[in-house]
Amino acid sequence: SAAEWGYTKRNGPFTWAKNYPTAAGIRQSPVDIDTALATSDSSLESKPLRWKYVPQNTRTIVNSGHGWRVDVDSEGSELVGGPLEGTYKLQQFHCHWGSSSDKGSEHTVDGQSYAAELHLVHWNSSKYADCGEAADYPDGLTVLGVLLKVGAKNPELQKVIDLIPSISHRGEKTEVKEAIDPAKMLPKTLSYWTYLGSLTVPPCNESVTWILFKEPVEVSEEQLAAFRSLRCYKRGEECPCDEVDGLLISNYRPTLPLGTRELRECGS
Ligand SMILES: CC[C@H](C)CCC(=O)Nc1ccc(S(N)(=O)=O)cc1
Ligand SMILES: [Zn+2]
Repeated sequence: SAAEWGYTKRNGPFTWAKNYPTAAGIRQSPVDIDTALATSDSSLESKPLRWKYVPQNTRTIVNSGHGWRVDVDSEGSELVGGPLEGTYKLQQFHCHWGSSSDKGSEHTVDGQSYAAELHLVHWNSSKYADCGEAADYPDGLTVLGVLLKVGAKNPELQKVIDLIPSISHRGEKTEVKEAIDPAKMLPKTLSYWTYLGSLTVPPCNESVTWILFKEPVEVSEEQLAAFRSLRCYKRGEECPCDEVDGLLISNYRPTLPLGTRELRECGS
């Protein structure tokens, strides 16, 4: 529908609050990470972040119209420790990028953008029955964010990129035959910043504990170009968005004020 949110002038981030009032809230994401504001926290250091993923549980990849998303079977996965109470399970992972590699990440660090940002979305399985329910509670979700910078080809992400031609249009989805290991897309050093925020797309629920790794991971220009080849409209329909022939060339939300929220860090 025309009212469908997106990333163009007509339906982009500055229009979202019209249909999704939470988007104008005080606990929104992404934010600029002002590293001088970050406080190191001994309680974070004492509970190392730990995760377990089951590569065989990656099920399908879909073109949501706002990007690609790999849906996984949450069973067998877990994320614990750091700022988290209880156990979180992996639900899906996806990415945000820009029309050129000088921008595209959602979080920025001391005002610097990266070429893209990978999000691993988890829900609190200690307290809630599923992701949808968890999304309605302040401690319901946790997203691991990985900053992507231009460099070497990323072999694990290449497994996603190989599937992009079969989900070129909105709504198309395909089975993920070759197991993709989300753990292999994480940086070597596990230092991170953490703060309380939101989903970065509508309905922008303020239910996310953000954990953003400090160390960027490399991805090649060709891989970023593949992301931008996705289309935001359905096959057979004309392009509703006024983006150049409906290519999803940019799908990141500009940063929102951190306000009075605490920004903590773990590791140097
Ligand atoms: C999990 C229940 C959820 C309502 C189902 C739909 C969903 O997953 N939305 C979603 C998840 C993560 C982000 S982000 N970009 O990582 O902040 C944005 C939107
Ligand atoms: Zn995201």
